[in-house]
Amino acid sequence: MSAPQDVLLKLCETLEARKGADAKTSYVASLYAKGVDGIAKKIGEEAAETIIAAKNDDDQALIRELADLWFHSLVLMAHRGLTLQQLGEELARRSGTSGHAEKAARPQ
Ligand SMILES: N=c1c2ncn([C@@H]3O[C@H](COP(=O)(O)OP(=O)(O)OP(=O)(O)O)[C@@H](O)[C@H]3O)c2ncn1[C@@H]1O[C@H](COP(=O)(O)O)[C@@H](O)[C@H]1O
Repeated sequence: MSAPQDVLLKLCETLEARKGADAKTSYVASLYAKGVDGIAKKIGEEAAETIIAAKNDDDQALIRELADLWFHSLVLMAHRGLTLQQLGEELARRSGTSGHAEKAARPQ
């Protein structure tokens, strides 16, 4: 079984590679073709499905919905030219600070 970070890195490589793919054969390419609005709509749907799953006891169902949510979020990042490196840097910047202090330091 691959380490989670390796799975994420490989998926991000695949998402980059799909930028020139045919929307008829690639789900990711079909999302890119829908643009930010279409991808964001899927993220909204997956977020709602995650909330519903969180209120039930089926852990595997919750994992599946979270995976859908993370996947579509990574598609949005790739579409906008953002990288896992940038996401990691933002989370690392917050590491070790209290969540309340992090919120207070955010640009308004
Ligand atoms: N990880 C995923 C992944 N997770 C979820 N999905 C798709 O996300 C969709 C989830 O949407 P829903 O649950 O709403 O299901 P749906 O009703 O079928 O979706 P819609 O038709 O309404 O969009 C499904 O179509 C899933 O197949 C994914 N599609 C692709 N990947 C990865 O992306 C790679 C590239 O995919 P292609 O671009 O299709 O080659 C794949 O090899 C995988 O590694």
